[in-house]
Amino acid sequence: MTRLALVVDGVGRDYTDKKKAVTALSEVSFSVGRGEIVGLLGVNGAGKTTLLRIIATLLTATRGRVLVDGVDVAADPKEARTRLSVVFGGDRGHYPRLSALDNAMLFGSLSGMPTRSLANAARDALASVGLLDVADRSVNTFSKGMKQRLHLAVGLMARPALVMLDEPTVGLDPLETERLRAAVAKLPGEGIGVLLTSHNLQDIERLASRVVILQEGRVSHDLPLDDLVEQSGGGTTVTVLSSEPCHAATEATEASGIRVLVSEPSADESSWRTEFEVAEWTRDSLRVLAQLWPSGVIRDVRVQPVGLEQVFKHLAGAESGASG
Ligand SMILES: Nc1ncnc2c1ncn2[C@@H]1O[C@H](COP(=O)(O)OP(=O)(O)OP(=O)(O)O)[C@@H](O)[C@H]1O
Repeated sequence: MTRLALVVDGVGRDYTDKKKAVTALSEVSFSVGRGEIVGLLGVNGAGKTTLLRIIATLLTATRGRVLVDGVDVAADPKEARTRLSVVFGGDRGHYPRLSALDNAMLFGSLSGMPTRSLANAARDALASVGLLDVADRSVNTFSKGMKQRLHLAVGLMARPALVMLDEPTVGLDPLETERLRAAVAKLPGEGIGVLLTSHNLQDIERLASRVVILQEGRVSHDLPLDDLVEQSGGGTTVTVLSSEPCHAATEATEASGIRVLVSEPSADESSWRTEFEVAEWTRDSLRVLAQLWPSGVIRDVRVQPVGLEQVFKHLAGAESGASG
């Protein structure tokens, strides 16, 4: 049986703050398979940073255990570190005057890779993040996105079982974001497990097949992305742009499972924007919606399945409501 990239088993962590015990994590359990991308989500203070630091061997757990590729991070942190790469990103962490190839080779040699295989491994790693054609350019000529992909390439030099990515697309423009995502999307094909945290929920929506949500130090959800969306009400968001406001959202619309979410002038104020949540999209839905305006005033209709962003807002709202 292949080993899991990551097993988090009943992990708890207490801090002492002004002599009072603070429980940041209690009984956290989940796993990441090799070849799987798992998104880790949580509102601020839910315990993500604490958990990532424990997995990265930077902090010890008060209870429970963490295995990276079968190695217990507390019992053998040195060995565990050879099997995981943490990509926190940012502008720092490279030798700016060296080329991308030299940077990758240098970090490969620091991780104990034999000298004769360094150049080939570095070229492979750069190729997998789309930087092979600029391998000989010095890093201080790189854009932010290229540096971020170089971080990932360097992380791949040690052939890790687990890659942890924390906010990988922060500060990147849309094109660079897409390139970074494309590089991450390749990792499962190489048998690597990925734990991805990001406040950009589109990263998680686009890349992860499973989502683990931490709430107040516990795992509140651990399930495939599609199931999460479905469990939280599923549905479809419909946005209608019209030349006149929609006045007639009535009991009949509500009875058809259609709820008005937003009704306001559009950003450029040239039209009116109404957003609806449609519980179950049927042939009838469009007919019911169309009846809300006099003929000829609808300019555009956009239909979108409910995304992770809405689901997460819904869950986070429920949590803060519950905790007062
Ligand atoms: N060194 C510390 N001493 C005391 N309490 C701490 C310490 N570090 C974290 N905590 C507390 O533990 C809880 C979890 O913190 P953590 O930073 O892990 O959350 P997070 O989900 O990463 O939040 P954020 O997204 O804001 O970083 C919080 O209540 C926090 O106040």
